[in-house]
Amino acid sequence: MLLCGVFISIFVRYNSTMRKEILKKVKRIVIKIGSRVLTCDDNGLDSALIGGLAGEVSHFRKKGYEIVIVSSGAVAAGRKELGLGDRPRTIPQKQAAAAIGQSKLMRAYEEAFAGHEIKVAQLLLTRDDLANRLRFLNARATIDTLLDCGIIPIINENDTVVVDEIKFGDNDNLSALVTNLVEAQLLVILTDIDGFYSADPRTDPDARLIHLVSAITREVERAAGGSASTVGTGGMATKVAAAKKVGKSGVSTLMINGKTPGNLERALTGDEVGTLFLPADTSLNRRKHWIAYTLRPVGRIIVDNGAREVLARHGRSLLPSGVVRVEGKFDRGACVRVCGPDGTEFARGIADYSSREIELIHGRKSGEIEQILGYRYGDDIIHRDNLVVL
Ligand SMILES: Nc1ncnc2c1ncn2[C@@H]1O[C@H](COP(=O)(O)OP(=O)(O)O)[C@@H](O)[C@H]1O
Ligand SMILES: N[C@@H](CCC(=O)OP(=O)(O)O)C(=O)O
Repeated sequence: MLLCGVFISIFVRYNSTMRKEILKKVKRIVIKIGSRVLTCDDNGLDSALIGGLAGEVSHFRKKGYEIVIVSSGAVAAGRKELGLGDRPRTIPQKQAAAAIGQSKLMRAYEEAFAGHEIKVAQLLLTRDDLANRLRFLNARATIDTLLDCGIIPIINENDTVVVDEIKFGDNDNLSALVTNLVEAQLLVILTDIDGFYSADPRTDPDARLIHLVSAITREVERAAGGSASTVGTGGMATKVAAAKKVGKSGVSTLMINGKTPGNLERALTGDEVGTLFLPADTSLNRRKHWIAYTLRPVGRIIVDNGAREVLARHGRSLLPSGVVRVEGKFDRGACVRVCGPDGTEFARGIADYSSREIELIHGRKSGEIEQILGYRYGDDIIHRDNLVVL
């Protein structure tokens, strides 16, 4: 028992030292705030809580940190106004609620930050905006300019126009993609629970709070369940997925309870609150991260075992000779899934040839491409610079 206590206290100290080391290298932070954090029991926005958070964010902003907020809460803030009872059910109802709630949400932030003489700006994004490289770079330039002017960008999904195909899905995912977009060094996820538990504490009384997740393994993913909330969409599973995505570009994630006053400030000074997810050992550059997680794959290329081996283990380009077949219709430049002979996706990349062209050249030598097509773009179906092993 005593030994266990000693071990815990050494671990807490180690964890806290590590947090401080990570925080030392942080200048730009993305803070994601969930719907359940921002709303009170009667489901309106909790302006006292937003006021408190604005105070904590302003404190760090004035210390020189650059802060980007990804905020949920539009649907929750607007649904009462629609008079539809506890929850908008159809997609148009949700979109109508978001249209009402988004302006309420921004007004609440504007008022809260005005008290600290800080201005805010609204950005509403769809997945298509970030999947298009030019719009991605434009969004980044806008955010950089706002940050240079000391303004806090507040980002949400453009709920009123999105349909499933162009949806980020949830704001946990959006916050991970924004972290990559703005090249932040830390993602902080504020939710309504103290961090990541060994199981959902709402259903499992034995669930333990885990302060440090050094690798996002299958067990970690299995422990993360969905949301019980009527206003949120993600649950813990999407938060863990977000931590995994940013971890692939070397960024840590802190998940803390956003309902507890002062928690954000404590977490950003290195106290052991919530859960710290460490990044993966291998880190993708930003462009590869964008290919792997922001682009929407539109087709599949099935490769043989030899090609799978050289792509996955040796980082080579995909040549026509290793391709067994192509599925789906896509143009040159499309993002595609690369799958092994059993159909399991193991990589993603940008194809240098269209599906129609790949149908003609698969299984052949690169030297034969010109003879078969009458032209050639290069030797590879996917060049290694455009290929990411997942
Ligand atoms: N392993 C877990 N640890 C912590 N919370 C979990 C876990 N599995 C599921 N959950 C649930 O996830 C919820 C948080 O997600 P969600 O309701 O989407 O919040 P938010 O609005 O902040 O995005 C928690 O309230 C909890 O019930
Ligand atoms: N864009 C939606 C939020 C969707 C969402 O992911 O919510 P949450 O799980 O609370 O982060 C809104 O503003 O209501």
